[in-house]
Amino acid sequence: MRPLIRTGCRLLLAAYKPPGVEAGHRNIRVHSVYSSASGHWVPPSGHDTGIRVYNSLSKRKEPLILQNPTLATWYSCGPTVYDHSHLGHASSYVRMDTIRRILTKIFGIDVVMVMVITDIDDKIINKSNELNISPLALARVYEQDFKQDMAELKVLPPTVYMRVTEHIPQIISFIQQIIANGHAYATPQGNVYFDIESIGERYGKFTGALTNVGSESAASDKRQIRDFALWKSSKSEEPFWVSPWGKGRPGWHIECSTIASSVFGRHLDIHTGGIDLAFPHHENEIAQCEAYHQCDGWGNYFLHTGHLHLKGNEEKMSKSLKNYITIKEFLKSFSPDQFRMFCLRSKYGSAVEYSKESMQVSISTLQIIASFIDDAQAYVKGQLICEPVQEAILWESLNETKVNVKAAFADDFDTPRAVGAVMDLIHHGNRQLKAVSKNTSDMNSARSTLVYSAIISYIEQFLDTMGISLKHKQIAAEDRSSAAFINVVEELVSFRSKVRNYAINLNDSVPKDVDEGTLSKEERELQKERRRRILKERQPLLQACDVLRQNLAGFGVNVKDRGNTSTWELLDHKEDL
Ligand SMILES: Nc1ncnc2c1ncn2[C@@H]1O[C@H](COP(=O)(O)OP(=O)(O)OP(=O)(O)O)[C@@H](O)[C@H]1O
Ligand SMILES: [Zn+2]
Repeated sequence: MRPLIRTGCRLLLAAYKPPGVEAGHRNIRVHSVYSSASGHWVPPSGHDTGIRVYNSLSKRKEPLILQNPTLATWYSCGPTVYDHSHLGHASSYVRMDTIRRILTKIFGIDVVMVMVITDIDDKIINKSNELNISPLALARVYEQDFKQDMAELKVLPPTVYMRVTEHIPQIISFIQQIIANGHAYATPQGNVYFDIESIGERYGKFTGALTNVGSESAASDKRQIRDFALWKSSKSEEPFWVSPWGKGRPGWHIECSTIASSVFGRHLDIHTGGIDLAFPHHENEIAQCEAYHQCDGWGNYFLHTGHLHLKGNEEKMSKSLKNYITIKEFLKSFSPDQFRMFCLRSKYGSAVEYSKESMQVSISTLQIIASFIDDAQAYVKGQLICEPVQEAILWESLNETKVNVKAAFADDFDTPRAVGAVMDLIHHGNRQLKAVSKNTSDMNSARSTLVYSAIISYIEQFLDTMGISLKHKQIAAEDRSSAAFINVVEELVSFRSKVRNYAINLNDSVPKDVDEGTLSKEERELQKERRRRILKERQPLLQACDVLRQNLAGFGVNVKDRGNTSTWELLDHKEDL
C-alpha cells in the first residue's frame, strides 16, 4: 500500500504566531486599503515610487506606494506540481520576472518574494493514484522539474520557495484563529468552512458582488453553498494530517494566506498570479487574511497576468484541458531569449496568443537587435566603413530612448512600448551605419565611435534588464559552447579570410576588357589568355570559401564578409541551422 503522509503537528498548534501579528488582537491600525465602508480601494500610506500599476482591486492604474522606499514585499502564487509546466505557466512567470527585474534594476527597489509550491491537492492525489506512487514523491519530481524550467527561462528564483506540506501546523493554527475570530466553523464531519456571511459586503472585491459560487458540492455540510473549505477531512487512502477536527488536509486558498502572513505579517505590498486566480482564489485569500488579522484590506496591489492561449483556441492553455505545449518541448525549437522577447511584446495583463508566426516576429526582432550590435561593434572596431555620421542626432536619440523606456516602465510596466522605443533607436543607428562608402579614404575620416559604443552599451543593459543576453545566447547551445570548438572556428574563419583576400586581390589584377585598337593581335591574345587564367585560378578559391561558409552555417556558425574582413557569430535559433 502507498505510504500516507503524516506529521505530528498537534504539539505545535498553539505555539505558532506569524511575525508582527498579535493573533486575535483587535483594533490593529489599518494602513492600506480597501475600505469596506466605501467599497473602494484606498491608497496605502507610504512612499510613492513614481510607478503606476493596474491594481485588480480598484480595476484601474494606481500610484505604487510601498511601505519601504527601497523594498517591495511580494507574494506569488506558485505552481501545483503534478505535471510538466507549460507555456501558459512560462508566460505568467516570465512576465512577472520582467516586472521584478524592472523594479530592481530600473527603479532601485529590492524585492522580497515568497512563492508557494502547492504540493498537496486533488490533482496531485489523482495523478499519484494513476501512477501508483506517493503524492509527495510525485510532487517533489515536478517541483524540481518546474524549477529547472524556470532556470532555463532565466526566471529569477523567489527569495524563498515554501511548500504547503511543510507548513501544516501553521495552517492549522491560522484556521483556529479564524474560527476564534468568528469567521469560520467546523462541522461534525471534520471539515472547516469559511463563513462568508460573517464578513458581509467585504466579500466580492474581484467579482464586485456576492455570487453563489461554491467550490464544494451542494450536498456538503456547509451552512451556505458559497462558503469554502479551510480544512477538508480526508477520505480513506488520502494523505492526511492530524488536526483538532480529525484527520484531514488544508483547503486550497488557506495555504497562501497562511504562508504569506507567516513571512510578511499583516502588510503585503504586491500579490501576483494569473488572472484565473483572481476569483475565487485571491478573493478567498483576502477574506481569510482579513478574518485572521482583523483588518479591512489585505494585500495592497494585486497584479494579474493575462492568459496565454493557442492561436484559434480561446481557452487558456491548461494541463486540465490538455491543450498545452510543455516548456521542455518548446525549448527544443526555440531559445529562452526568444520566448522572453515574445513575452515582452505584449502587456503583462493582456491575453497573449501563441503561434509559430508570433514566435517568428520575436526571432526577427532579436535578429535585428543582434545584427545592429554586430554592425555597430564592427564600426567601432573600424571594420565597417561609413560616411561620417550625424553624431548629435544619435546622442539625442539615445537620450530620448532612455527617457521613453523609463516612462514606459513607470506606466504599468509597458514592455511593448519600451521595446518599441529601443527599436526606434536601432532604426536611427542603422540608417547611418548602412551608408557604406566605397571610398576607402573614408577610413581615415573621423568615426563616431563614442556614440555607437554608448548605444551598444545601453541596448545591452536594456536586454540584460529584460533577462535577455545576446552574448549569453551565443555560447549557450550545449555542443557549440566548448573553448575548443570556438578556437577551431576562429582558426577556420581566419584561414578562409586569407584565402578569400588572396582571391579578391587576384581579381584586381585581372586585365580590363581589351581595347581592340591599342594592342597588336598577339598582345591581345596574350592578354585574353592571362585574364582567363586568373579568373580560372580565382574561381575555385572563392567557391571553396562559399562552400565553407555554408557548411559552417550548418554547424550554427554565421560567417559575415565585410570588404576584406570576415567576422563570425554563433546562430541562436536552432531552426536556422
Ligand atoms: N494558460 C495560462 N496562461 C497564463 N497563466 C497561466 C496559464 N495557466 C496557468 N497559469 C498561471 O500559472 C500559475 C500556476 O498555475 P497552476 O500550477 O495552478 O496551474 P493550473 O492553472 O492548475 O494549470 P492548468 O490549468 O494547466 O491545470 C498560476 O498563476 C496560473 O494562473
Ligand atoms: Zn495563492
